[in-house]
Amino acid sequence: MSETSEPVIEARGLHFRAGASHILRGIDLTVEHGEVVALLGANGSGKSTLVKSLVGINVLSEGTVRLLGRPLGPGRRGATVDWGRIGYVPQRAGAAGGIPSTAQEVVASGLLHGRRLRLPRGWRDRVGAALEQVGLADRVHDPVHLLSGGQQQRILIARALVREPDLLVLDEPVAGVDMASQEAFAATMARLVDGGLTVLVVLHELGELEPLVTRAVVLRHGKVVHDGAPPPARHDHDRAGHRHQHPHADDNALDSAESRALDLEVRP
Ligand SMILES: Nc1ncnc2c1ncn2[C@@H]1O[C@H](COP(=O)(O)OP(=O)(O)OP(=O)(O)O)[C@@H](O)[C@H]1O
Repeated sequence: MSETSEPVIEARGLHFRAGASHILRGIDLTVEHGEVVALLGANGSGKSTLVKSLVGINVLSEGTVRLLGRPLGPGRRGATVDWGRIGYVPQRAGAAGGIPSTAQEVVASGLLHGRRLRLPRGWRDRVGAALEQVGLADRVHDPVHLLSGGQQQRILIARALVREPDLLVLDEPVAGVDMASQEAFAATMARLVDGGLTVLVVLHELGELEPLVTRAVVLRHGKVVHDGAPPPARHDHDRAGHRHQHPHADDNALDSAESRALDLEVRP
């Protein structure tokens, strides 16, 4: 848990341009300690671009980001983000990357960051514990490229968890992961959130994480169009008594998550 009372994420006026495309168009986002914020929106709305910008993979065209009270990029006195306290799970990249590393090696790489180029004492136990959390403790010495896509995704989650982070940023962490593993992942998240973890997670459906999500931020064409209560679960939306009132004029442009989030705004 962080000692600072500053927000865990404080992003102001973010713009990201790539060539002629203006992808993030003025995003403000604040995430406080202990929040679990779901980032929702249609395909191409800018969710991955936003999280990559927040963790420093994309270089912003404009705007400022502070993570755990430190500025992204060199601060005035050289203070920069403490990456050892932040875990990031990229969108379905596969964990193998063509290199025949073992599960243990890939997860251990999560303990290296910034200037830390040596594994800390007790790293094997920490890696074992992280693999246990994603249900892959028995695959510790297996080459990652021989694991299934869903198992590789769980390896990436373990690589983020092994840092015992204060902030976890996840980009569709359970896409392609079977239901039993999604439930196990949600249970692990619930335990960590109880312990004070803050989470920003890109999702298409709240799914098993729904009970944990405290707030939803919906993007559309690179702007925030909703920041507040999470959308109701699908079973609620589909209930016979539910009045389905949101405008349908351009429904084709909305995915189900965005549509349900917007539904909140017209609910009495
Ligand atoms: N570096 C880049 N160069 C050019 N275009 C980019 C770049 N990064 C992202 N884009 C474009 O920006 C738009 C937003 O992409 P992004 O991956 O952020 O969407 P998303 O909301 O995460 O979508 P999905 O739900 O499909 O994962 C897309 O049209 C994408 O092609």
